[in-house]
Amino acid sequence: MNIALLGYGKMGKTIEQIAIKRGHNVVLTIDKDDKNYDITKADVAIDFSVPTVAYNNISNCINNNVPVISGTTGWLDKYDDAVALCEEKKGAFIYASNYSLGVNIFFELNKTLAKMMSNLKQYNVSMEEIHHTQKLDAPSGTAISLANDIIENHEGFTNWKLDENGKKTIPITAKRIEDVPGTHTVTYESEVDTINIEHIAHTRQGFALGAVIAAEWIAGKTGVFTMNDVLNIG
Ligand SMILES: NC(=O)C1=CN([C@@H]2O[C@H](COP(=O)(O)OP(=O)(O)OC[C@H]3O[C@@H](n4cnc5c(N)ncnc54)[C@H](OP(=O)(O)O)[C@@H]3O)[C@@H](O)[C@H]2O)C=CC1
Ligand SMILES: O=C(O)C1=N[C@H](C(=O)O)C[C@H](O)C1
Repeated sequence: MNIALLGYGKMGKTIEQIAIKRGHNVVLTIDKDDKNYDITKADVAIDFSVPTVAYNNISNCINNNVPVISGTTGWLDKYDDAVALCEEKKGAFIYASNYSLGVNIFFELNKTLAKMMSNLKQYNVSMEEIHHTQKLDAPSGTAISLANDIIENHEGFTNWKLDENGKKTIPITAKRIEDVPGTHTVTYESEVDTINIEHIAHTRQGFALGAVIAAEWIAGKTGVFTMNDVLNIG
């Protein structure tokens, strides 16, 4: 496949290595100053850029009939617009806050645990995410997905907040530490004990491999999909 990389930073470069190893061609690498490029050279585009440009990158692909995989976080106020555009243009689009197989298994574990804890009022839930110091958004997209999945599956919680407690609120703490690829911990705590579930990414390879697998999967399809469709889990 001919792949365009929209965003050629830490993730873009890791994705390039994996895509080439899997026999693909990287035909475009786009960064901040690249403006008048021809996206139609690509069979599929993979966007790992910055929150302020993700929607423009995605809509440009959809408008030019190029399937697009987006992993950029922090732009979800525009997600419904991207879905509507994709449906209108009969395009192909996937957004995932986290493309790694391990985190997608962790998402399922988190939903199951939330259902199990739903009637156990003695447990409070909280969440911590740790990432490298260059990360622009907080909390992470993955932490937001985890919190929304708890809200959907647990009667006791209706919202999440960064660094804030509240009766029906899931408090999320975001820590920034040099070189950490991504760690997410969900904690249920009662007076007598603590239950933690945790995912620790050791490198960015898992995120990048998942994004390339999603790009391979979407070829020839039309619609808005999730990683559950790609991995056939959930
Ligand atoms: N869903 C997932 O599995 C994962 C998601 N992410 C997310 O992916 C995004 C990128 O992460 P990461 O690679 O670590 O970040 P980087 O900062 O290393 O890379 C982002 C790149 O986007 C570039 N960029 C800026 N403006 C544009 C533009 N208009 N068009 C295209 N590219 C542009 C930046 O260029 P410049 O430096 O010149 O500004 C930079 O090279 C983040 O939102 C992060 O949260 C990260 C890992 C996994
Ligand atoms: O910025 C990152 O690095 C990461 N961002 C994603 C997120 O916000 O959840 C995924 C992963 O944790 C790495």
